[in-house]
Amino acid sequence: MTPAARLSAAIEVIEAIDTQRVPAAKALKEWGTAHRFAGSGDRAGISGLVWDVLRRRASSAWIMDDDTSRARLLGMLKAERRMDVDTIAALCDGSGFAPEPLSDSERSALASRTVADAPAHIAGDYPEWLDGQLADVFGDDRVAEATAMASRAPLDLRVNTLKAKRDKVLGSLRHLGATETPWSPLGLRIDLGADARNPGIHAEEDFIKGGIEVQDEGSQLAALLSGAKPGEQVIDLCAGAGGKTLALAAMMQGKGRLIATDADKRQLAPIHERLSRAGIHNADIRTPKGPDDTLSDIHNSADLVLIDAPCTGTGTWRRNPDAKWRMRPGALEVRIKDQAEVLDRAVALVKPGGRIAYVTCSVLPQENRDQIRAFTARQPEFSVVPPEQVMSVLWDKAEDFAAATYQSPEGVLMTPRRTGTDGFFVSVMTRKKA
Ligand SMILES: C[S@@+](CC[C@H](N)C(=O)[O-])C[C@H]1O[C@@H](n2cnc3c(N)ncnc32)[C@H](O)[C@@H]1O
Repeated sequence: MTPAARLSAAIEVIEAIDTQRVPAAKALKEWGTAHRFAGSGDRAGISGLVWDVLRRRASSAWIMDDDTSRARLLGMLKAERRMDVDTIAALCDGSGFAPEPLSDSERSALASRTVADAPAHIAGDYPEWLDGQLADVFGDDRVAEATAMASRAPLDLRVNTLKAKRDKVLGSLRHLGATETPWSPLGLRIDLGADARNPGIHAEEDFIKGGIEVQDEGSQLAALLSGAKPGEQVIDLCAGAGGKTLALAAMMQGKGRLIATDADKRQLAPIHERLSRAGIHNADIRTPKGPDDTLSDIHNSADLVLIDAPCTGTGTWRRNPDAKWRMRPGALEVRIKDQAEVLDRAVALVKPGGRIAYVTCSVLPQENRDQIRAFTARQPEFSVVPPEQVMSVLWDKAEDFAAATYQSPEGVLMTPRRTGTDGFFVSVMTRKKA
């Protein structure tokens, strides 16, 4: 397919997403099934265009003063791909499978309109109802922060130190352009361009042998900031598929006891295979069975309870631009209730002098600061560990990392703009010694 034909295909997919209200991944898959002639490069190119339109949905429509699928694609080419009007016109010449030629009004919009005078939620491409919350946490920087949250994310890997060394893996993944991540001592990064194909990490020997896992650097750092140590008893209360469990196990170097559970047993399903591939032998997976408390035998015993809380995932918008536009206030309310519940559940598990590490992949203050304030008010036995002390686990990187993050008396916030990671909030709280 020509680059121009890919544009036409992307317009078709965006139209399907809008009119049939299907998730983007499904619409792309259906397009692929109906157009079997398209090669993997074409599919990757079309996916890249569609995801970029979703990332820039509001600003692209503003630039074009029109929110049709075609208008948003054209606006995105200017806003995201930085194409000038003549380059766009050369692609859209109506020949073969190319989009129709630009109209006079499209030309003029592409040549002159910008988001300089657009409201913050349009310029930053986020749902209007979240403007108050983003203003609360980022103030006048919210457009810049949200714009970074709308950018493309790299593929990050965590080297599993139980099985591999970062230097060695770096060498063996050079053919994929891997580099070291700036903050995590365990991280590798593969930057993906607009038309990048899936680098096929799951087929790499390092992956098959358990030497690497796919994990955003922010998620790696959230686990590191929990400060899990060899010999401790650690409970991963919202373990899900086990991303943090694997990171905690590596920090514990196979020493101590790691218990992982989740309210939803289906989320835990992949964890067994992942633990075995990673060579982890000190983890005990507690699958919930009915309403009984699966952790009743280990009350008051944990040195650390990690709560990788259910959240809105606003910090991962750059990986899920589709979800950003589907998010509704009702979903935020449900998450806030779940978070308070899981925080309260952790209280009975922590031993005196032990700690809770509360993590979200959200930047919203209601899920972060406000949750911690409400929790410490409900549970006065717990107090927040000062963020600089929490970040000291990063040793020589601690000072620069502290300067890059947002800090509050409640915790540390990473963002794509400030730390180049997904958005993650981490708060560590200790329980008074008896
Ligand atoms: C952010 S996800 C966990 C991701 C996982 N830790 C990882 O790193 O791959 C949040 C998890 O919390 C679980 N959850 C929700 N409410 C819970 C509760 N009250 N107690 C325990 N887990 C809960 C959800 O089922 C979901 O798997």
